[in-house]
Amino acid sequence: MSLQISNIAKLPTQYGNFKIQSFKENELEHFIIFTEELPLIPFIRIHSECLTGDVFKSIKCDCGEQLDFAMKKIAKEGGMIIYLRQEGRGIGLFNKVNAYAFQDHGFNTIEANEKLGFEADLRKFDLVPKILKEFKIDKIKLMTNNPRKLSALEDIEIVERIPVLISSCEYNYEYLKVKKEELGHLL
Ligand SMILES: Nc1nc2c(ncn2[C@@H]2O[C@H](COP(=O)(O)OP(=O)(O)OP(=O)(O)O)[C@@H](O)[C@H]2O)c(=O)[nH]1
Ligand SMILES: [Zn+2]
Repeated sequence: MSLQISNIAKLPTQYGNFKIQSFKENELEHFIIFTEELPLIPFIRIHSECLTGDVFKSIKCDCGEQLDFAMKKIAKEGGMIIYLRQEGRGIGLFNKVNAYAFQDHGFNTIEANEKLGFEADLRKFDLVPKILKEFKIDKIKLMTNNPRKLSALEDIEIVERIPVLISSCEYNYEYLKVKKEELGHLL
């Protein structure tokens, strides 16, 4: 794996001032945003790309609201968002749209992936410990409901898990139910 690391730049946002740095792994341009002050045990959000939710405010999933929640909390308390460009749990945007089309016909989020020949979740988190080590961070407060993220971070101690709970609505109800019942999310 080739990993290129960019310089660090300022990134003022509506929620507060952050800094940004990009980590280019082969063709995937991941990035982190982090606060100037990083506490000894910082709040960390590992967020996989969801263009529809994060940017276009889709309420079919909880991603956009989770990102908002994390940015607000981290701007206030200090920490880092690690934004991984593994859209659609790793199948990419084109395939996610096809999966959504299957969901429009009654298949759930896992079944739709499987209809397209993909496993439910193809994501990897091995870049995360590498990034944290760059910042000499070995203890974190992890903002997640996903048990896979809790067990994927080698050599990093998760001192506390902060739930990122988004209220359900008619459009995300089934999605959250499948996350809880079939993917084991702590909801
Ligand atoms: N294939 C597929 N991907 C989806 C669907 N809905 C959301 N996603 C993707 O699911 C991923 C969610 O990422 P995260 O919010 O970081 O993680 P999470 O697994 O929800 O766990 P949390 O840390 O608790 O939020 C993103 O890559 C989304 O694009 C879907 O219906 N199908
Ligand atoms: Zn989403």
